[in-house]
Amino acid sequence: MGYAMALNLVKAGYEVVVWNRSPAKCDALAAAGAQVAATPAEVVACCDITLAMLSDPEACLAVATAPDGAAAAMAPGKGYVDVSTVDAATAAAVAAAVRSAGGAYLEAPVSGSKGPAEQGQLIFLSAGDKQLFEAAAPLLEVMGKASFFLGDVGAGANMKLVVNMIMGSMMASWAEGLSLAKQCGLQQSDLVEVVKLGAIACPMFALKGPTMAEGQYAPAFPLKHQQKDMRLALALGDEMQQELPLAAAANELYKRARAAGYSDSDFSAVMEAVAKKD
Ligand SMILES: NC(=O)C1=CN([C@@H]2O[C@H](COP(=O)(O)OP(=O)(O)OC[C@H]3O[C@@H](n4cnc5c(N)ncnc54)[C@H](OP(=O)(O)O)[C@@H]3O)[C@@H](O)[C@H]2O)C=CC1
Ligand SMILES: O=CC(=O)O
Repeated sequence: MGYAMALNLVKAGYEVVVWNRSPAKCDALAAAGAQVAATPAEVVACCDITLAMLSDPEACLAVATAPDGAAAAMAPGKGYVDVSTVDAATAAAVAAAVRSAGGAYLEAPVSGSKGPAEQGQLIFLSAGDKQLFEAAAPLLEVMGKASFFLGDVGAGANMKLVVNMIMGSMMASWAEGLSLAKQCGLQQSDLVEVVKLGAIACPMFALKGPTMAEGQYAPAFPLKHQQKDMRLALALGDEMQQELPLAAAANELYKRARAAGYSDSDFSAVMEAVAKKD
């Protein structure tokens, strides 16, 4: 995700400085014109606005707060926009680290996968410092098709978790439907066509159905990240005393798929947790 988003900024003519824990992954961006930094702090030192796209809460905290992390070089006039999918507590901890160094903080997790990231069609779910949201708007416009400002720190994280909890349950349900169709002798391709025409038509079903029917799960949204989002959404449900029985059941399927070795496959590989073995 970070690669596609940074590449779009380079193509739009911005001076982009990149850092990644595994440095080789910066090579293609360097070839496209980006400058490569040695640490997150070096990125922040060079830039007015720093974007972070990282896997999970642990990664976000590490990159923000390590001795050579982003907060170490934060200063008044600089902004930190964390576009990773994390929980509100992590967003608050990163915001505190950035703000205590005088910087501004915006969380802006994205809805939309690898394709929308490449096409500049992401949806940003932002919260935090409104002035930074406004300052970063031209960048978000390059990378996305819509940007929401949802309020104080945590609101963007919570919105993203609600959205991805729904998506995870829908994908698990779609996997069950495709599997049941096959077991009763129906063509899965017919199910895809029928659903496409009716009231439960859904771009995700149309996009993923044909590849799921073939047992192909080339990663766009890695299954380990979907399971992380289910886990974080369920924790949010506990905190809010909101029952989430469907999401809890779906989470067990994602955990089963992870245990079966599908962590780095696309999240549609949840199919393997429900498909009856021949
Ligand atoms: N893929 C998708 O379709 C979408 C993903 N998201 C969310 O975006 C985020 C990124 O997703 P995606 O790009 O697919 O994930 P990837 O797993 O491809 O990339 C994760 C990135 O995090 C880095 N990272 C992980 N742990 C650490 C750490 N401890 N310290 C420093 N860097 C670390 C990785 O570095 P390294 O290269 O060294 O491993 C890598 O750059 C996730 O939160 C995900 O839920 C949101 C919308 C869509
Ligand atoms: O977080 C994943 C997505 O597709 O959105």
